[in-house]
Amino acid sequence: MRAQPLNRTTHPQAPAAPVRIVHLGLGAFHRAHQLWYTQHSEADPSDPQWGFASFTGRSPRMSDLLSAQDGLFTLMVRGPESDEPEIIGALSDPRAADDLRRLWELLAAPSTAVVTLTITEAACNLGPELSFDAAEETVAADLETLRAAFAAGSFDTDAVGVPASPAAKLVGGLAARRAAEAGPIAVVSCDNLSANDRAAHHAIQGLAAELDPQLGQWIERSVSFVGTSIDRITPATEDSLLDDVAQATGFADQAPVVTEPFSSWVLQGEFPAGRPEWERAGAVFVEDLEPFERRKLWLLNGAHSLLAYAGQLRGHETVEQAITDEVSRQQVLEFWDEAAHHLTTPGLDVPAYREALLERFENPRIRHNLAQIAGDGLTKLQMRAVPVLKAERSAGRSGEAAARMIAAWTVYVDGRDELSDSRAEQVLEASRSEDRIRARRAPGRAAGRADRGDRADHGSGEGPARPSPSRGSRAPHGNWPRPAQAPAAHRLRRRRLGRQPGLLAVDLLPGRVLAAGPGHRRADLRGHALRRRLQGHPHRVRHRSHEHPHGQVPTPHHGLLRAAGALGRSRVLAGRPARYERRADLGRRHLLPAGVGLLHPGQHPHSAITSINLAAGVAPAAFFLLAAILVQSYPLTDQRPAEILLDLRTRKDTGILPTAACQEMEAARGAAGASPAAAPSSADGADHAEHDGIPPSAPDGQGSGSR
Ligand SMILES: NC(=O)c1ccc[n+]([C@@H]2O[C@H](COP(=O)([O-])OP(=O)(O)OC[C@H]3O[C@@H](n4cnc5c(N)ncnc54)[C@H](O)[C@@H]3O)[C@@H](O)[C@H]2O)c1
Ligand SMILES: O=P(O)(O)OC[C@@H](O)[C@@H](O)[C@H](O)[C@H](O)CO
Repeated sequence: MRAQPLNRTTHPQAPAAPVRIVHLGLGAFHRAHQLWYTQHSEADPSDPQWGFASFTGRSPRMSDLLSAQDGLFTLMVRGPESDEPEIIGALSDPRAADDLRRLWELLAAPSTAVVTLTITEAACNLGPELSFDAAEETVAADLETLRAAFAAGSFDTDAVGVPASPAAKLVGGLAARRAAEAGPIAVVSCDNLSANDRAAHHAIQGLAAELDPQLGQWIERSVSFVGTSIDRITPATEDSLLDDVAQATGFADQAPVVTEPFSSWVLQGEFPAGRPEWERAGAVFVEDLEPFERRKLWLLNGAHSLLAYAGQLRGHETVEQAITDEVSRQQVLEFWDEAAHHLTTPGLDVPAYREALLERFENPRIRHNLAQIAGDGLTKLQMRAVPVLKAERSAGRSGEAAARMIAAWTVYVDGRDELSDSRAEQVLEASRSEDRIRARRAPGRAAGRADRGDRADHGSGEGPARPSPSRGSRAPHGNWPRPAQAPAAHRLRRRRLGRQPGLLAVDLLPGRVLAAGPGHRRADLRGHALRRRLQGHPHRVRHRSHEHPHGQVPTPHHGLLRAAGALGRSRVLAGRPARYERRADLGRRHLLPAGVGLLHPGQHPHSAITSINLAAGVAPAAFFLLAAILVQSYPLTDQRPAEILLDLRTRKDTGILPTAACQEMEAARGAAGASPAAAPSSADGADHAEHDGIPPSAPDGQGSGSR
């Protein structure tokens, strides 16, 4: 039987509800989640009250497809054994991303009560700590566009263009709402971000205040930013789904979505202009979202990212394949154990949540590609791995399983020509500059350096016995030379890196990452004293003040010393709390935020050394990348990423500071026989986003491939 077109004439769906919600990001998840919840929240399904006008993020493909279907589409709810297709009708008005006129008109209407967002993590264009940065490229361009639009008094996109970022589009619409005195409104971010309400707030408020302080103040008073934890595994649509849907429903739906039976929506915040009764569909409103958000981002998304990198390195393509591999599964369980230490809020029921997650991941009928999940690692790891690693470090444990996730990412991105990451160019450029340095390598000198490195490792005779995984594990391509034109600070850092693991310090203020080992021969007096101190001679490091008077660190060397000094002092706190408390706090403040708070007040030096070595032995490479990800003043710009990745690769390749985690991942890649399936390139990634969840090979000439 020939499938018939899907629309409100061919399907006995209720009429389209009046638009009261505006959505940005008409992708797969929006259709599987917010539209489903809204449809199921109607008291009388035959007379729906809450309709969406949903705008695509960039390309008009999805709005074109859905407009042709009067907004209807099939949600294929795919359980482990069977499918439950459902036609969703809550989308009243599908719109293209550049239809600013309609967007602003809707935002200026008092009947519009809510804005929802699924625009991906990276689309907020925010800096570290969700800070607003007016100089950021997209933000700066959008500011210019909005200024021109405001100056013109009306928005003629032909004349001034369309701002690129969702935040800028909303700011324009909110200005129109203010002018129309249409009243307050709620903005609900449904992206996998920690503190997604704050992210939306900062992105929108930052732009508005920059444009017009009064608009900024109005937004402060009139826009409620609602935080959410959202959950429903919704892979990108594959071609085969169109056939499955046609068979199951008899409709030739061009825009179906597949999702799992499970769904969850936890919200925190006010809806000053009203909202659908989402509770009817199972949504939960809470006073404190954070524990739920952490549980979901760490356990579900963290496991996803771990599987995406480590699992692909082991040759897997989907979540289900990876989670049924004993090794990958064990890595997930270990990560969950670490995360669970910090998910102690009553009511979270972590064991049951973990159990349910395993079942969800094992659903053999949901094909969730790891390559899709792997995109935007730099942003995602900040929320999925780093907080667990930091919390574990703060608790005096290694955080090995969380570090493994980062280490897996470092191996995964290494050597790629393309990367699906909003900061792909910066990471790739770093990789390339590393290659250039590699090409300049002088083998003789490199060999000599290797020898020196060995002597240094063996020769110090200092420090407690510790495993030296570097020995016998030199990479076949030997050591790397010092880059010919490296700046002094860089040379210093590289010299330090050629030592045994011992002390690792991440200095937050200038964003410098520094390391030194107990085998460091050229340590100056203070460094030497520090070494002795860490080895059990506390009296030898007498609380020298290495701090700069203003708390700024002028050079990396000083940075290291200060960081090290702070470590030393913080231990002294045990004996002389009153005297050293302030400095200990200084040390904690500087070191803990980077996850390197290995030394705690009252901790015995030996256990400190053990934990430092453990940290260095677990994944020193990860630390450096971690610092790149984490450290506020370490934006991935200029030469810095090159330096970071160079450091990273130097240690990994020479084996001078080999890392268990990186080696494990390298071995996994070796065992898989080849690089994992290429993740979507940045261009592909953009395409994927632009396709709003429809495969590039969708029919009717919508895609680039063939079915
Ligand atoms: N898919 C899931 O399982 C799932 C579950 C929970 C939360 N989420 C959240 O929803 C978001 C969207 O996921 P999806 O599966 O719908 O992806 P998708 O690729 O199907 O849709 C992404 C949407 O975001 C838009 N977009 C992407 N980058 C943008 C940019 N830079 N500026 C403006 N718009 C942009 C795209 O145009 C598209 O409309 C995710 O990033 C995630 O944060 C997804
Ligand atoms: O959508 P992303 O890219 O943020 O993350 C990929 C997956 O981890 C994610 O989509 C999950 O499937 C989802 O968060 C489940 O609710």
